[in-house]
Amino acid sequence: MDVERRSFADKAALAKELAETVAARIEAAIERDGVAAIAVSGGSTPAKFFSVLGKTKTLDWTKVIVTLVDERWVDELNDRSNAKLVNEKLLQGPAAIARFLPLYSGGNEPDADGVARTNATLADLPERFAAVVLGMGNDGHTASFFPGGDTLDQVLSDEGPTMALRAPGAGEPRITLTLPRLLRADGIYLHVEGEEKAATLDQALGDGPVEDMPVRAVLRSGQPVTVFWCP
Ligand SMILES: O=C(O)[C@H](O)[C@@H](O)[C@H](O)[C@H](O)COP(=O)(O)O
Repeated sequence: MDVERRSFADKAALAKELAETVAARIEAAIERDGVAAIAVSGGSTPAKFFSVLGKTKTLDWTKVIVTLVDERWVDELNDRSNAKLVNEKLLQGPAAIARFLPLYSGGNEPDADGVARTNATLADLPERFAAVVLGMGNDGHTASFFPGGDTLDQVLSDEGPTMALRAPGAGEPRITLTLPRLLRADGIYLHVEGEEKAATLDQALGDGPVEDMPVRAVLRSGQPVTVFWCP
């Protein structure tokens, strides 16, 4: 395992440092490739980080592509939509001109056609992400790699770039970048806040099957992962 844990005094300090770290990755990728793509998580944790990153004036946002690591299969007006969160918090101010590639591609279910449509949208992504920012649930899921997910084995091994997954703990059906696609990244960051998640992370870093805590698939990938944590 190649996991570095960084702790911050509070959410503001964490958001600032994570935004600076991701911005540096974006800048380096633009310099190397002329374009930079990032994949970010939804949920409740990243709002502050999004606001800080989106205000970064020094980046050429016209060369930045933003997508999600996973999405609930709902349209972007729905309060559960991760695209809605990204639109409202990240793609504002300087970052408003970045290109956003959504994972939800219409309809009620992420059926084969829906996933094919999403995969076609993502064909514009560069080969590597400049940065992938993951979250983690207290059940040990990350992205939409949920314990008990009906396609868990495939999402952890398939090239994707996306696959649908349904799981008891997931609420609505999900679409997620697959693990192989997520791991093609210059920087992989796991953003977790609070004591409960610190304890979940301790457990995930210990022994036990990946299926019980699928975040282990990322932690054990051999790729460097940096954890950003605050109380
Ligand atoms: O769509 C989502 O729910 C996610 O992308 C998911 O993987 C999230 O990162 C974790 O569930 C943590 O969520 P919280 O930040 O809400 O605790």
